Amino acid sequence: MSSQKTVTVTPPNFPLNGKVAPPGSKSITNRALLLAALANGTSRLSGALKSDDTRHMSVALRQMGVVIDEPDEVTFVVTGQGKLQLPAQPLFLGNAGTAMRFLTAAVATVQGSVVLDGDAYMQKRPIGPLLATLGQNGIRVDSPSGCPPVTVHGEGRVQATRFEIDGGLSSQYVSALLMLAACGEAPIEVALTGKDIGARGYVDLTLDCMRAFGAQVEVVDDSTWRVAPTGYTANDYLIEPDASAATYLWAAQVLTGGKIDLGVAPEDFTQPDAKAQAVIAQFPQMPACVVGSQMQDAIPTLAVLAAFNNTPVRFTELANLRVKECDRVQALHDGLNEIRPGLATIEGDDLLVASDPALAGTSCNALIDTHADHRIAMCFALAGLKISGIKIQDPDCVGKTYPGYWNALGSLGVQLSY
Ligand SMILES: O=C(O)C1=C[C@@H](OP(=O)(O)O)[C@@H](O)[C@H](O)C1
Ligand SMILES: C=C(OP(=O)(O)O)C(=O)O
Repeated sequence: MSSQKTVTVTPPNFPLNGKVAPPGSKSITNRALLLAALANGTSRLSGALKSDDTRHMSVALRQMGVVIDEPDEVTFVVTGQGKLQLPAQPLFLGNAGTAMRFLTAAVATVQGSVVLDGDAYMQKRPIGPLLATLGQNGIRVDSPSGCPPVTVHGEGRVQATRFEIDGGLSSQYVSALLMLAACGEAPIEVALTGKDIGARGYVDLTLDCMRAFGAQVEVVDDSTWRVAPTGYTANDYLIEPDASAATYLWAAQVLTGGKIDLGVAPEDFTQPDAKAQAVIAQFPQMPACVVGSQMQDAIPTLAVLAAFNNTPVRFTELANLRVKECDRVQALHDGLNEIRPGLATIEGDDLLVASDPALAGTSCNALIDTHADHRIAMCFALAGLKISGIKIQDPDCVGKTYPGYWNALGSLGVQLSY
């Protein structure tokens, strides 16, 4: 649960200039860890993220017999045996959505019953659609609430030929099944039911990573993939920096009129959140409407930035943000209104931010409830670059994906008081 600790950001009265390299991508690190673990042989993953989410994944894989060495701050050396072993204890995955969803599918390859659990926040994050698909394919699963804890009763082999999945609530279900599909006994088709998936870019990320570890995936049509039963091949793999982490730095740059060298160009990212850079670059003339579904983890950054824009911004297609680490639509609304009543309103699943450039240079007495959500903490720190008196609860929650966040701001000269 949230700690009592807080951090107060003192607005710098100078542009933020300097060099800050964002950490490795959480999404890619957790995919690569899993695929390397399923391979037979040793893979060296460099440029990786070391954070709560990747620790949960790596500890769980070690519990299943995978040898993982960490020679330095950005490298995992993973030695898999081509098969995960039955863990002696339940897997505890904190609030790491990728670890929970990807492993729930992957442990179907294990012979025996595997329990996957998370923290109190994770126990509210739905996983029912993924479980239903596994169940329909003869993989017995128990989860009384439709959220973790989950028990998967694997039989050591996956005999499915087609996984049908509604990825409307989370693209992670689709990614989880695609990664499992290469471990089948015959080719497996993965087909989307339902309207569409939110961030399709995360599925593309999964396909890229699978192919890098030897998978053969054929795109049948817009919503169907056929995955050959190749298993995975060990590989040395370079992980790109985290695009969601980069959004805070891009926003800090435009908010303060500075120049932060991230060491990577926006167009070099393959992750969906990199699209946010084009929106950030338009500040203080951000567009009147921003669609959230294709870059959902960047929405907190954009919503706080919008408060300082010249004109209001409506964020649409945010339903999926309500089932993240917390209900982010509500948390953003509440935090913005804590800064200035009326700054944000919710209409259905849309968030309207009533921009007010005059906020810059003012002071307030706002205590931001992060709900232990790293992105809520990181995005409201951006407001603290322009307004004094912004106090953020539980600053350590950034450890989920960006443990070095406060140090990064400090290295740019931002004063932080704990
Ligand atoms: O596949 C991934 O790596 C992710 C997919 C997205 O989740 P949903 O698919 O649940 O929206 C994103 O929000 C999450 O941080 C990472
Ligand atoms: C939603 C997030 O994480 P996950 O779903 O992987 O827990 C996030 O990092 O913003």
